[in-house]
Amino acid sequence: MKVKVNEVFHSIQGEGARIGRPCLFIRLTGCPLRCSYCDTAYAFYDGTLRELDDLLAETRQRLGPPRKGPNAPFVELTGGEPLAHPQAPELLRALLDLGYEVALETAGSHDLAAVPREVIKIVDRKTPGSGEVHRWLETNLDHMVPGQDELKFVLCDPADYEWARDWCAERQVWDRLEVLFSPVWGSLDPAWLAERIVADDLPVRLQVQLHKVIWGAEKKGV
Ligand SMILES: C[S@@+](CC[C@H](N)C(=O)[O-])C[C@H]1O[C@@H](n2cnc3c(N)ncnc32)[C@H](O)[C@@H]1O
Ligand SMILES: Nc1nc2[nH]cc(C(=O)O)c2c(=O)[nH]1
Ligand code: SF4
Ligand SMILES: [Mg+2]
Repeated sequence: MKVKVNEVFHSIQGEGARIGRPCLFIRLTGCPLRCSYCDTAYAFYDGTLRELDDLLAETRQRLGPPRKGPNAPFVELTGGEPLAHPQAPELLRALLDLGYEVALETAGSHDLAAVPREVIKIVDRKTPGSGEVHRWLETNLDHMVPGQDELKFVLCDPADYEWARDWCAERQVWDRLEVLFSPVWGSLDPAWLAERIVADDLPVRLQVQLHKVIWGAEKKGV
């Protein structure tokens, strides 16, 4: 089985509840969405077809032997949109079988039913400001594991904040899932977002993209 890979890089996890941990990223090529703010358009077309076994061997070589526990070796599948590849569930299963902690970054536009339950799913509920708000499968909420998976909102402006707050409140998703509010880099002021979260007493986690704080917004492969 082959899959089209844009890049594989070892860095610091810059997003989500596991922010700051060393992580190996496997970025697949291609995405059917076109979010207004996408920082990864370079992955829409370019890539190399790779054998699954070859990708697994590289993962083993770069991550070393698996360990359990809070600082276990960690691999994340991202893109592009990884679930646009029919091979993604098999790749995720194989990464789990190597014994690593495995996360998946996805737009929530593709069915999560075939994704192994143990994969940490970071699901981005696209907002009106992204231009892709309708690319959402509400049934994906049923496949998200409480206490493990994360529901993420990337916010373009104050209107997106209010929309995300009301969407979460209607479903009370914060009672069962980690909810992340992240400003679009260079667009929504993180201080404004922090103050609104506190003022509205929202049980969500504010995050800014740590890799961009460290290396700037333009550096690829971090
Ligand atoms: C590049 S996407 C790949 C995975 C999947 N296609 C998705 O959108 O979730 C990874 C994450 O980066 C976020 N992202 C992309 N561009 C961003 C930007 N300019 N500022 C903040 N987050 C951004 C996306 O919203 C998504 O949560
Ligand atoms: N350092 C770093 N952390 C990340 N977490 C999610 C990323 C992504 O592009 O999906 C990402 C990324 O591109 N770089
Ligand atoms: S879904 Fe993800 S990769 Fe696709 S355009 Fe949006 S942010 Fe970029
Ligand atoms: Mg990124």
